[in-house]
Amino acid sequence: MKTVLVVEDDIGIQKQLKWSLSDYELVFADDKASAMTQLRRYEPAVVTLDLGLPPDPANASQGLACLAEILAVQPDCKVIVLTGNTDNAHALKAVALGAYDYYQKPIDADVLNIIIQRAFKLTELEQENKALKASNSIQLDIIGNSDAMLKACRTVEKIAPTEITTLLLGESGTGKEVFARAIHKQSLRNNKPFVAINCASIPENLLESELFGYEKGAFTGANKTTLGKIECANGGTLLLDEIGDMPLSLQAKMLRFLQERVIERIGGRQEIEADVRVICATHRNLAEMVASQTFREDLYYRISEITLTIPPLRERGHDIIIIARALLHKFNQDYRSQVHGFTDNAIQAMLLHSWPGNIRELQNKLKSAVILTDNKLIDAVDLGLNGNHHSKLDTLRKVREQAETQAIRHAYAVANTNLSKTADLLGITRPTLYALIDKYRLHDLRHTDHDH
Ligand SMILES: Nc1ncnc2c1ncn2[C@@H]1O[C@H](COP(=O)(O)OP(=O)(O)OP(=O)(O)O)[C@@H](O)[C@H]1O
Repeated sequence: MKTVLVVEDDIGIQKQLKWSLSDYELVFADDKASAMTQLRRYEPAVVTLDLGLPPDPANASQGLACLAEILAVQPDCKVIVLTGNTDNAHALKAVALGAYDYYQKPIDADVLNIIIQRAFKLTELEQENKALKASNSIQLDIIGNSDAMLKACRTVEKIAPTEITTLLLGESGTGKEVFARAIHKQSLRNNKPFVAINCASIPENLLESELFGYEKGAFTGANKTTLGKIECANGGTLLLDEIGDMPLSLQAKMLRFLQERVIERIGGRQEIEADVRVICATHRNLAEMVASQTFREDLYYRISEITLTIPPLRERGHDIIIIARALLHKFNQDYRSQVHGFTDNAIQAMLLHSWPGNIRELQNKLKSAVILTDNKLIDAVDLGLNGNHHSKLDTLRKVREQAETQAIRHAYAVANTNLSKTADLLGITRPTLYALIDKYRLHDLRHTDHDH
């Protein structure tokens, strides 16, 4: 059932609304403070607000202040202002401040229901629009259309709207952070913060305070109370990058947070609720770490409600070239260069390279190539790659020549340098063999011909 927050101090009207709006779950507040508490608790898409609230019921000042505060906390909220029938000016002021609509008492259940229905419909459309925008940008952020990547993107679309704790696995530089951001962008939390912390790059003793925050005076140098990343991500998403590098001592504290969704700042005694969606990422093999007892098994199961493995670049086939072209376009803009593209040799070399550093390695190689090259096309050598990959592009004629030469030499050796026997072994006549020897310039074979 959809929830409507009714901000109304008159018990009689509260009852009347309850009766009129029976299709909705109504939650009530009778002044500004309780309205804000209910708003945070229920996050209703639609609010009806009586402008004449205590302590100043005869005037609209409290109501208008309440409206402004509601919209500051929840800008998408549709606030329908209820006014007395002589209160036109205040109603218009409320609409100017951002109220969705206004309605004059006495209450007509049918009319009010239609207004509320329209407000919910608009919210739905806005949310769909947002999701659409998010899905467009995921396509822009995650370049590639190999089967492996399309499958990974489909998984993102499925898990994003849920609250499931996701573990992203993949080699360094495969785009784990890009995927985490895509999940956040496609989720309902997309207008709330996305906060990332790299557990490997922060010294062990600092990681705890970075994550959980600290109270003033908790330790020497703690001059003021500071929020940790978990609190900063409240309402949104937290990416714990390189979770495999989190020290065991901190893993226990992390587990408690994931189970109970409350934290305590260092030096604090108060439990603080944190509504955070957690995504973890690592290039390590956590299952092996669990076996060797360097990663807590209970934490492993808690963070891997769903696991998404991001394929290494070398398994993405032609995506390598699509990403390279997109990056080239970007670097051309960044460095005001005018490199048009890649030589065949470069494309071949990129397809054959194993990319141990994945997309980050591709970025680095391309960046330096764009900056250093004097040519219009980037070659394999500009990328620091071995350009001897012509064999893959050999013509059929060349392949045939190599195969025939090899077969002739092999038969010649087996025939103990006797050319008649060589021809027999190959199933051809002697004149044909001579013709081939001339064609492939195998003159050393003629010189040792013993049957002449
Ligand atoms: N599919 C993609 N298309 C284009 N750029 C990408 C793609 N995936 C990743 N990138 C870019 O590659 C770089 C590395 O990505 P990211 O930092 O997400 O990798 P990671 O797996 O988190 O790496 P690490 O494990 O080292 O932290 C980033 O600059 C990112 O923008």
